Amino acid sequence: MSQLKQIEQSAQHVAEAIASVLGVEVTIVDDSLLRIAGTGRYLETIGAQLAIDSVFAQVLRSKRGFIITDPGKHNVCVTCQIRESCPEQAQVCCPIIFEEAAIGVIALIAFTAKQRQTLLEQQQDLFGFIDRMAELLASKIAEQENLNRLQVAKNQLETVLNTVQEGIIAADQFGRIVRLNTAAKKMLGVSAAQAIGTSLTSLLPGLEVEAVIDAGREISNREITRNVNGRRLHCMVTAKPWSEGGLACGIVATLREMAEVRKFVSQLSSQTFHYTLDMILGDSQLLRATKDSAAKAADSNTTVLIQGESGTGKELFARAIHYGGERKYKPFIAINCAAIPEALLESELFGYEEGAFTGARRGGKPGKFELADGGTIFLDEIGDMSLSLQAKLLRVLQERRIERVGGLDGFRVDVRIIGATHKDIDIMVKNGEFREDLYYRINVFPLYIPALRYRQDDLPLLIQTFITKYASALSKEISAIDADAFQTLQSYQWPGNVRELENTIEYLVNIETGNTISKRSIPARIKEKTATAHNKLTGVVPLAELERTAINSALERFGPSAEGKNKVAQALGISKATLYRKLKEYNCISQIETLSQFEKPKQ
Ligand SMILES: Nc1ncnc2c1ncn2[C@@H]1O[C@H](COP(=O)(O)OP(=O)(O)OP(=O)(O)O)[C@@H](O)[C@H]1O
Repeated sequence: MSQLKQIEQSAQHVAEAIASVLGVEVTIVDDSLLRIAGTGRYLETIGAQLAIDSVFAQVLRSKRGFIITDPGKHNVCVTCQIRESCPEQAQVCCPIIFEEAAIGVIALIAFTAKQRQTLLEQQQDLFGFIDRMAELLASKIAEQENLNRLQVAKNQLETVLNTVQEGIIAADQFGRIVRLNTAAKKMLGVSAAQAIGTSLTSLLPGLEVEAVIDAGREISNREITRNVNGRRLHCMVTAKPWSEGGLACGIVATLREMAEVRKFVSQLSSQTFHYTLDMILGDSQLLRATKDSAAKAADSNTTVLIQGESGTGKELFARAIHYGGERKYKPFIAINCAAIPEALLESELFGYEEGAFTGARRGGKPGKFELADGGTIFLDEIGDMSLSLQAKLLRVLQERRIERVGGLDGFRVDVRIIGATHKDIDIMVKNGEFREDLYYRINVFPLYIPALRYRQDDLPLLIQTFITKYASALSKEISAIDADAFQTLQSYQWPGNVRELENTIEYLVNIETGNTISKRSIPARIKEKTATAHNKLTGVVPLAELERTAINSALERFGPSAEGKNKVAQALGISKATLYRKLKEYNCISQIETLSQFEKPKQ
């Protein structure tokens, strides 16, 4: 569409105004020789296409105006096909110039002697007048072009605003809503008609709109919870003042649903801390059996209780179970129940409402259960939880609902629970330190992580991996450990398990000056506590040690199946019941439970 066509109404008004003032006919054509406007006998041919040899084509080409006193005889009429029968008596035409291009022609035409006389008598004045009219049309075009550009920018902006996931609301200096995007309408359950004109605080209660507008204070990441048509909206709001020329004009608030924020955080964390069973190092039969059980736990959606000594990798297993299961794209939230003072643990777990206690944050705070919604909560050191909190946890497990501290209504959460402890929870139950009913609820799928001293076959792989890891981190050329040093590490009991081993290797890589870790670098505390040292000291190997070693190697040899265990008992010449008792006695409970958690023999 030509530029003149876009302002055809204005062009027609201009044509009619000129015609009525001067009493001559007026026509306006665009740069494709289409008649855009016309008066008198031209009225009927608006929209008609003019011949390419017409006078107007010459005006467009030359960008010059003409006055034709004798139509048909003027040299611009030479090429015109109708010059012999031309009904015009005189004509004044002028190009319409926009941004240095001729975009049309405006012409005054006389069809009568009187009109001709008017044109000829006033020709000089008319040229100036018609020129100004052409300028007027050009300025209309400029205005239209600006409007078009603004419209395009507005459409683009609206598309962007309506495409973003965040809700965006703009309010004026009185806090009245003037605009909101699609996401905001959806989150707040309102239409534009319902929202526009109402106060921002009616939709976002508790937001200090005045402080933002009057004091120019910015509010960032404020949590707001409210009911929207029976649904619980929990969102994070950021509000900024909006001013023009230093004057406060209003406020722009952005809203993000907490579920989306969490999803984003969980996606980020799953990229950062994504852990799989394959990443847990170790190939001993005991660890393989543990990984097999963990894989079954990952496939199911049940509550898992992981037991094992400190540093055995309980958290790694918890992560691997989460990321190996159907909740892997949802949050994995870990909390160490022993590391948080009892008074704070409840609000950490279940969150609190605004005003729940002195110092409670505005807008309240979600608890770990809420943050883990849809995913998994890892309750590390669950054995350290107080009895009163155990009762509350039991209720969550039974009802699958949580209640924020100071909150009136509870709400549903869908959270998988994985607990872990290094304590003997059976004994705690017997001693009344851990609720029996909670124990049964938590211990649906028990998983025992064997201590490192019972899976010595894993040592070479662990040691080698840690040497490579720390040599690279510390830019050292160390790639191996000599046989003597390895023997020393192998004889050590590793009470701190893999964590202690990893720390020790890091230390050794740090202090070693050669290319291979040697025995002399090993700390005295380890050298002195090796089993060999103990044996050398006393000259005898304790019976219990011999029994433990015999049972462990038989287990390694015959495997974890029921059949394997029969063979272990047979090979050692003891009954199955004795085998189980000894495993427990020698603190081998972890293996036996891991190996047979689904098929415990009747004793
Ligand atoms: N099998 C393994 N492979 C690789 N690294 C391991 C393994 N087991 C444990 N680790 C490492 O040992 C350290 C302790 O692991 P983790 O925190 O999972 O143990 P934990 O049993 O939960 O300990 P705690 O009872 O003290 O909380 C971590 O640095 C972990 O990476």
